[in-house]
Amino acid sequence: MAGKIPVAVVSGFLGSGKTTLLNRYLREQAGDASSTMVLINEIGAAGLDHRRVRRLGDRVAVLESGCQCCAVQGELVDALRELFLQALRKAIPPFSRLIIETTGIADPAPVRYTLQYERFLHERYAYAGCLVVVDAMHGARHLRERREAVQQAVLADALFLSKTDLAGEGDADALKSTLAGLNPAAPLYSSSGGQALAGMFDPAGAAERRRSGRAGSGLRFGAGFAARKREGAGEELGVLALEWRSPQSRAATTKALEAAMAYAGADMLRVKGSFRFSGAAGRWAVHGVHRVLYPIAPEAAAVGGNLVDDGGCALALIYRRVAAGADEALAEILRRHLPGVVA
Ligand SMILES: Nc1nc2c(ncn2[C@@H]2O[C@H](COP(=O)(O)OP(=O)(O)OP(=O)(O)O)[C@@H](O)[C@H]2O)c(=O)[nH]1
Repeated sequence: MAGKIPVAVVSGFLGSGKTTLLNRYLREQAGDASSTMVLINEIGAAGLDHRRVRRLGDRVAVLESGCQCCAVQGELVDALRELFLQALRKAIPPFSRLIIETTGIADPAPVRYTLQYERFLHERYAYAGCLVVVDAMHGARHLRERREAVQQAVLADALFLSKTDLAGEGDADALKSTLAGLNPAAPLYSSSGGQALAGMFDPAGAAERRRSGRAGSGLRFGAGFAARKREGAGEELGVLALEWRSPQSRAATTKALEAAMAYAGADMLRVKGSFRFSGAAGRWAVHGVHRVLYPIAPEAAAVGGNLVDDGGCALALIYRRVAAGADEALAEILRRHLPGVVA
């Protein structure tokens, strides 16, 4: 297995169509799919079976965990280590891509973090992003009623709308615009789900996701920020999105983001950026959730190298607008630390 193995997370509400999408990917990718390993994370079955990783054939394994946080912190580490070693020992065929299918994961950042900072895993795997499946029939209701569905949509790197054949066109369009409002930076696919998933492993696809995210967001800081209200629910989400072309000071960026996250605290749902820094080559991925700013890492590593660099930089903050004036306060924090970016 040459190079790091890219790992994509497929998440989405119960019954949203994750397994169907995976099967489609495995069929469509034919040759390529033969080198994909799928790890299904089942929550709630731990304790019944001490063998945590159960194999369902050469290409699919099931990890049974007590809960998602345990899975991320310990059991997932063990499972990924075990799969790698099994392939090395030729107990299973070698694999060059890994997909983790999981129900109910609201925040993929700990998976990214685990792959970056657990030494064994870091040397062997690289996080490639999270694709969230949204059910075109029931997705609108999930978004209205279930906070974790909103969080999934907000934190996705890409979104796939399933069951469009079952939903009315008007309903699907309304859901698409709700999703675009919640996560302007994530491309939304409603057909060719297999390709959407394959794109998670494609470095050019990552650049395209960044580009389409910026183009699709319609948000420019110069023109003011956009704060969006989620339809049909009491909770308001703010989205602050910026793009620029000049490299930034890494120290100033870190200070700006730490200050913004300290201000919003648990209401900061996501900080996500793609930066170039003065005096440093390459592009840098910036990720944070709530008060935690994850260590800034080269972006190429996240997609296994050969990143297509279009030269632009982008930053998005997604937060709950709990306090009046939160939008202005965050804008002011960024303006103070990053005067070159924020007018
Ligand atoms: N008509 C139609 N049915 C679909 C589509 N996608 C999924 N389904 C059906 O929806 C049901 C649930 O799909 P799954 O793929 O099992 O959903 P899942 O997200 O893996 O489910 P859990 O793992 O239980 O969370 C199945 O009966 C699928 O056949 C679609 O695009 N069109």
